[in-house]
Amino acid sequence: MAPLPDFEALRKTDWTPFDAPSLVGKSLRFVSGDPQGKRFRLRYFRDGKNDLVALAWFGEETEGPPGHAHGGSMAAVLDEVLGLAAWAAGHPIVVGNLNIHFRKLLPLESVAQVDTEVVSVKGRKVLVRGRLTDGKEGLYAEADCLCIRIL
Ligand SMILES: CCCCCCCCCC(=O)SCCNC(=O)CCNC(=O)[C@H](O)C(C)(C)COP(=O)(O)OP(=O)(O)OC[C@H]1O[C@@H](n2cnc3c(N)ncnc32)[C@H](O)[C@@H]1OP(=O)(O)O
Repeated sequence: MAPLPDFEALRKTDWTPFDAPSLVGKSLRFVSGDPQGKRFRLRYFRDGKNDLVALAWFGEETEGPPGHAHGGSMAAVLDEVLGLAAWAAGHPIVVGNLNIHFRKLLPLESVAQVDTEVVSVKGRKVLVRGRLTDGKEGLYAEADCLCIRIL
């Protein structure tokens, strides 16, 4: 059994916890709904710029390439986090298009960081950009997420 991820040690001092269920209810069960689960464990925050940021632990059940996360598991995390970033910025949306570049293998049993930024809002289209990193220089994936307002 791998040691539990120490999210608090990774949390930056200017981040404040973000209560996703209070915003979108149970819509996030697929990825972040089991904070003690064997697959994903996520914690949400707002960073010093008020952008949504997530710490995401990838458990051994997310395996794709040996010892590393499946691309679909990274896509699932990016889908949820970037879609939620639009909601957190006041845009009720679903994801219409998610374009991901996988840059580096993500080791299992590690905590990655997802930084988000709402880069444009044009009519019903909200473009959110995200980076999945090791919290330092290591870039695992980057994504553009086109969200479409539904309300
Ligand atoms: C509810 C809680 C959410 C919690 C946080 C989110 C995390 C989860 C994120 C997800 O996983 S959401 C689930 C995955 N997404 C879907 O299943 C979406 C399925 N697709 C749809 O429901 C509809 O296709 C959609 C609402 C996205 C668009 O249909 P509409 O009929 O409302 O839009 P329309 O076709 O009129 O297009 C409106 C504009 O968006 C553009 N557009 C729509 N879909 C697009 C697309 N897929 N790609 C690119 N552009 C798209 C379209 O070109 C157009 O641009 P213009 O205004 O400039 O003409």
